Amino acid sequence: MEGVDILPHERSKTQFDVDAMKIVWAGSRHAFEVSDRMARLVASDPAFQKDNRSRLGRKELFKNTLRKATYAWKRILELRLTEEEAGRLRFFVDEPAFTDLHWGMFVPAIKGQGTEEQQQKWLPLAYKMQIIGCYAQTELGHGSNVQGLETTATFDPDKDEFVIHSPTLTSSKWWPGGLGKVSTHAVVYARLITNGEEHGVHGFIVQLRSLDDHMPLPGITIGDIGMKFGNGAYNTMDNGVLTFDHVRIPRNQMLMRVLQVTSEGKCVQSNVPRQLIYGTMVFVRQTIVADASSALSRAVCIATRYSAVRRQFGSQDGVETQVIDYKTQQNRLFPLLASAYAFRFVGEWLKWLYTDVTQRLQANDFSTLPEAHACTAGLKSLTTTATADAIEECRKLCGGHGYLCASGLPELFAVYVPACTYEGDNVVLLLQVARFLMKTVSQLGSGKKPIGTTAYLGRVQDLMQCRCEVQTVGIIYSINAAEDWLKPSVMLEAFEARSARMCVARAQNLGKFANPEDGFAELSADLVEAAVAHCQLIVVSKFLDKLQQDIPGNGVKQQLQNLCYIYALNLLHKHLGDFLSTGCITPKQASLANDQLRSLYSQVRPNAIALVDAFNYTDHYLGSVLGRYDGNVYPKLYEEAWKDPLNDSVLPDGYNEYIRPLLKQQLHNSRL
Ligand SMILES: CCCCCCCC/C=C\CCCCCCC/C=C/C(=O)SCCNC(=O)CCNC(=O)[C@H](O)C(C)(C)COP(=O)(O)OP(=O)(O)OC[C@H]1O[C@@H](n2cnc3c(N)ncnc32)[C@H](O)[C@@H]1OP(=O)(O)O
Ligand SMILES: Cc1cc2nc3c(=O)[nH]c(=O)nc-3n(C[C@H](O)[C@H](O)[C@H](O)COP(=O)(O)OP(=O)(O)OC[C@H]3O[C@@H](n4cnc5c(N)ncnc54)[C@H](O)[C@@H]3O)c2cc1C
Repeated sequence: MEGVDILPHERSKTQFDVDAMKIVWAGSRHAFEVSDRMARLVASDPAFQKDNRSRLGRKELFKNTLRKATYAWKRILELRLTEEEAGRLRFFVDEPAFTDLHWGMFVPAIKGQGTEEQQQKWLPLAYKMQIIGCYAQTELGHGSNVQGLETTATFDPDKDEFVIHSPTLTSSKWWPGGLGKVSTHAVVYARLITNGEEHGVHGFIVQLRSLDDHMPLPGITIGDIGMKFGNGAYNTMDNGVLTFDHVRIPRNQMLMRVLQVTSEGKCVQSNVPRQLIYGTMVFVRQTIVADASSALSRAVCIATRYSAVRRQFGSQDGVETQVIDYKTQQNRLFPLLASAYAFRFVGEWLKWLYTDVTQRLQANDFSTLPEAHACTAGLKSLTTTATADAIEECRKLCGGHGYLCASGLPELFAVYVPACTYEGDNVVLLLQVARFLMKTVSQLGSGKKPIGTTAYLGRVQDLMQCRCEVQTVGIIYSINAAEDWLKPSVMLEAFEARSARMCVARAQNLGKFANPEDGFAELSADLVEAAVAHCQLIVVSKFLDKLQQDIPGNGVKQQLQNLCYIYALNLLHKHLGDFLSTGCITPKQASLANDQLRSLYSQVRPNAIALVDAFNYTDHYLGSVLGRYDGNVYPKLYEEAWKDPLNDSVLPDGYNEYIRPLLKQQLHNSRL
């Protein structure tokens, strides 16, 4: 069968309604229609062409991004796109740009931390892009430790101004995207000092460049921090360095929703918790979780289509085997496909949680903020780590051709992998989750009932009293055959018991230390494992919740069920040590789980291509010869190779200089 015939043949085997699945994936019919329209708009406009990025030098690459970002803005205005449409357009343009930080961090920082008056002044300018902003928090010396930032904002009551200053080299702002060459303004995070007293880190709106000629204002030094990992990739972004030499700004440019500074330099705390200063990060972490499913599904789409097209080794009748039919390939690929769906649904739920906490904050209800922080931090960490690893696994699943830029995977990996670091290093974020869990466990004895995602810890109090004895758990009696693993309550109980027991065991170990902080530091590696277990439980439980909803479309729910159990059973297999050592399941039950997993792979196999088609990605967005919708891989790969600049001439530059003399010399030597 020719390459172009394989995928249509695969599609003919589909056992569910792909169009209905597209709507489930998008979130709603409306979201699907918006997304589909924007994807086509971008794909059909030559201005958004992106297939030459890996061949461009830094300056060309950056200028190209400026052109695309400003053109996208022009189209947004011309077509009067809604915020939702504009967001999707930016998504399909698929090129990191200063606009991400302007809309994704600068605007949200002002909205979340500015007073009404400040919002009225700055937001209209930002919305029209009459000013362009970035988020300048991280410094050369400190990123994770926000309280350790060194930039100072000292109040001068005589002039009613703050003096922003970089006292050391390590206080230079370092990393902010959009800062290096574009931003006119920044929300700068600095230590507030009034009347000689320190009041912690706060955000300040600082103008950096002239609105007339774009030159840095007096006292300000700015530049780009240099090339980053991967050729095209994140090098479209001008991550920058910034120092201040006693730069003065008016008092009303400190973002004062959390704390007000009066003209006398007195600090007045509002009723809003201090942690709201970190609110922009919570917002962005939530968007990063939703984005993880996009990056992961893109890599999985490429690897799945290519695995169906690619044949390796013969069978008896002479037709070689499609590599997707190898159980080892399925065991590596299908859990990633399942993760893409799992992250989609947990991303939807997190968006709901974020909206809920935002509404509560507006009504002065701060009770769910710690949980929102723990969920956004933990899920950001879990999903980005898994996605970065998965993109690399997809490259390997595509064999040698996966290493070619034409596969789209090297660039995707290079653009994606910093997500494990920005918006909080993934380990640092898991430690935040661990703190939250340990606090929750320590309060169990006082009768405080945990709620939301930690409610299960309340249900295991008995378990703690019984020292986690295996007999107390229902699953031990419920799983006697492989199919028993397909009961939602059983699966949930297994993940809850594993996480609860890990948390309780860590809490008990912490209790052995005289100083809890010493204990936390000593046991931090174990604590991170408990945090991972808790976050995996959230993902599994939100996927199971999704299955409880009314899901229209022939066979759609069945496919989602298969994927949900693949996601959960694969985790169970990978973390078997946790499940066995906490006594949640027996070795026999673990073996039954594996049998069930293999059976699910067989059920997914005929639907695999349709399950990735349901992502509805255009070839433009995928940017991969291996992942083409039509499966016409080999002719196009061959064609693509000839586009390389090295093939512009038959003889390479340098032939006369290096190759010819070398060959002549060998000829001369052999004659000797
Ligand atoms: C029209 C066109 C449309 C286009 C649309 C475009 C839209 C684009 C959308 C999005 C694109 C976004 C693109 C993103 C690109 C990435 C850019 C990257 C940016 C960055 O990286 S910004 C810098 C991020 N930095 C960090 O994340 C630093 C990590 N460190 C921290 O967060 C913290 O310091 C900490 C969590 C490690 C805490 O450290 P510490 O222990 O010192 O904590 P304290 O400050 O003492 O506080 C302790 C106390 O507070 C609680 N806490 C901590 N953080 C939070 C929080 N965020 N929220 C609520 N509560 C928090 C913590 O749990 C403690 O509580 P308890 O005292 O224990 O109760
Ligand atoms: C592409 C990119 C874009 C960025 N954009 C922005 C931006 O727009 N604005 C902005 O302000 N910042 C930005 N950043 C900075 C980013 O937020 C920080 O790099 C990030 O928060 C990590 O901090 P760090 O670099 O200080 O890492 P470090 O904290 O120095 O981490 C180094 C290592 O130490 C470990 N570690 C640190 N603390 C602990 C601890 N307490 N316990 C155990 N291990 C620990 C970490 O796990 C890591 O392995 C960006 C970064 C990147 C890569």
